[in-house]
Amino acid sequence: MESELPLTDLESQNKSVAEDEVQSIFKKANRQVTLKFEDVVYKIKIQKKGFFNIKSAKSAERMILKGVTGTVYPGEMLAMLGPSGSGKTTLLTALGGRLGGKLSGSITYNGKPFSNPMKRNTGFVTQDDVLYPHLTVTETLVFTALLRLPNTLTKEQKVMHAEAVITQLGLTKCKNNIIGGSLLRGVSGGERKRVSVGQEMLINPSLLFLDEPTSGLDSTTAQRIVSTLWELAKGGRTIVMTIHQPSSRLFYMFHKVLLLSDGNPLYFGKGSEVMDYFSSIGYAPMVAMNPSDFLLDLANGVYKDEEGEDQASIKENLVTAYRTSLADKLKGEVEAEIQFLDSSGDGKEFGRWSTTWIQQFSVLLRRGIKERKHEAFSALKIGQVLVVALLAGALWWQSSIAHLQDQVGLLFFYSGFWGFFPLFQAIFTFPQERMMLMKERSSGMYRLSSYFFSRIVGDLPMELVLPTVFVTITYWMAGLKHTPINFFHTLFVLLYSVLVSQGLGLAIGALVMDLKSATTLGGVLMLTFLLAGGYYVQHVPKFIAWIKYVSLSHYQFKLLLGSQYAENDTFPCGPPNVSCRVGTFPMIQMVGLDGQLSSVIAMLVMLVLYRLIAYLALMRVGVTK
Ligand SMILES: Nc1ncnc2c1ncn2[C@@H]1O[C@H](COP(=O)(O)OP(=O)(O)OP(=O)(O)O)[C@@H](O)[C@H]1O
Repeated sequence: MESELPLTDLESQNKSVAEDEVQSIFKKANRQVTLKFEDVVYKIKIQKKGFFNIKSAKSAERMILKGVTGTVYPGEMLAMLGPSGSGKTTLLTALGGRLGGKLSGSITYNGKPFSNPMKRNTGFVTQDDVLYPHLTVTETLVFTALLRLPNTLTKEQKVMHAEAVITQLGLTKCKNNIIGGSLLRGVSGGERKRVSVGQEMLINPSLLFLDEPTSGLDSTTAQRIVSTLWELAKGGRTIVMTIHQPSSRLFYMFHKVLLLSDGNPLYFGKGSEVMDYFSSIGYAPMVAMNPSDFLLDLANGVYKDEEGEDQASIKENLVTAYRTSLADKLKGEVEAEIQFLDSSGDGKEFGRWSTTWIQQFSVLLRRGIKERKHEAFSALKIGQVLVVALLAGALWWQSSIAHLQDQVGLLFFYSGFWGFFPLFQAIFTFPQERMMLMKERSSGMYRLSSYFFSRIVGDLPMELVLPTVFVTITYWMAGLKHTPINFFHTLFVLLYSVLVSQGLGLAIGALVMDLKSATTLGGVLMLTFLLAGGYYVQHVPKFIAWIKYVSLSHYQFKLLLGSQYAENDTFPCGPPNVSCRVGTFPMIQMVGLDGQLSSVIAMLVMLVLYRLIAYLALMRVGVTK
């Protein structure tokens, strides 16, 4: 599918400049980083579940990594091999500075612990490609460039970098195609993977981590990706990746190999020497075979020659051999001083962020609007509101104050519909973006606050346009007070309450982060608020009467009544020519027309509080695994 480029002047950029950019980005790393790790141990607590799936206080510990040691120098590419569940991703995440929890041992980058400047100099490509499906390849990379590249570059230069990455990764053919997703046809799996790699290459990282960059790809595409990575390593970068059964062609491209089995290292060293090592400890391959197949067999405890030897004892032998023949040598290497320390980039030149708050906000806002325009202007959503508006307008057609109960019912319907609708729209916001937020926040791409405000502002137009259309239709059809003042009063009350309800949805979504649970919780809460709103039950027992004070619907309903009626308005009641004061009508009396200002204040508190809760809940996302 074709789509427009985000910046129309892209095409007009000078080609020779683009070629220069390719040179400058890929030939040399900004600075070189030696990665050392020693005795890395990672444990997790497994909580046992009791009745009804409730976590019990008892917990057991499981060791995922059992003392892994190694050194990777600039210019080297390390491949981590091992059976599924052997701890490769966990180690990669730990080395990439993204693993929280019980991690012991030491991991250093040029002799120093992981730091924010190092984070910004590190690329991390996760196994699953986390990309926006409706953006094109170019849009994806340009927005990433605008967010991640420092302000020492102009906007045009940032765009040039994105273009250069597209050329280098061979994505030119599909640069205007959308990424696509599970239900949306877009670029191919290999192209998608290259876009993910490209996002990390944009920052010209000194360290690049990749989790199974070739999984699910044909061998030619896999070869192309690894060759590109090899080129990057040649430019002085340190590259670490996990990989499942590489072909022998790929295997010999890796400078170093780490073999893991149940969290134990079985080999760390040059790829070219691995077969000699295992032969030297009595495990030579019987027939000529792909080295990675042989290594995976060993890591699974499978070695055909040793009849009678069970898998557990083969693994044990290999672990013991590693400890006696390799461990000390590797530790010696880790502990040796780094001869050449490129200290030019110790981070002083890097601020905490590469771009200003306002830049982040504006790029995120533009990106969000592009990604979600199909959703915001979905015909279904607009159709839904229009149908309900016309139906309500017809049902309450030209109702008069003589039928006060009907009019009050319409106002309560306003508060119900516009309590639920924005809440359920907003609930989806953060759970849907969770993976993206984790990925981008982990690489220090932007502040949480700039993201948060861009999301809130980006959703506003549609949030406000729909209720405005709704009120405009129903208000005049239903014959509510025919004065512009009353109309605008009703409209503003409704828009105000939409913002509060949206905030509640955002808070629930961010707190629960699971769509099913969040929608259930949202439904229960809103229903409680509606029941306590003062329309359905008038004689509420004292012990539960307090509930209306936390109910959005209660304040919403009170303000809507206030937008239509004053205490001394009258309506025909009982025999002809007898009028009663509106304030004495039971439903209005119950809620009361007084306390309009305090309702506005109560809703203001909710407006701020719900968003604050959402923000605080989001702070948990995206720092560790
Ligand atoms: N947070 C966690 N909670 C529970 N188990 C975990 C956690 N993290 C890792 N594990 C377990 O640790 C083991 C190693 O996981 P890891 O993802 O590192 O393996 P892997 O070698 O990358 O596997 P694969 O090749 O299948 O991706 C697995 O058994 C996994 O279930």
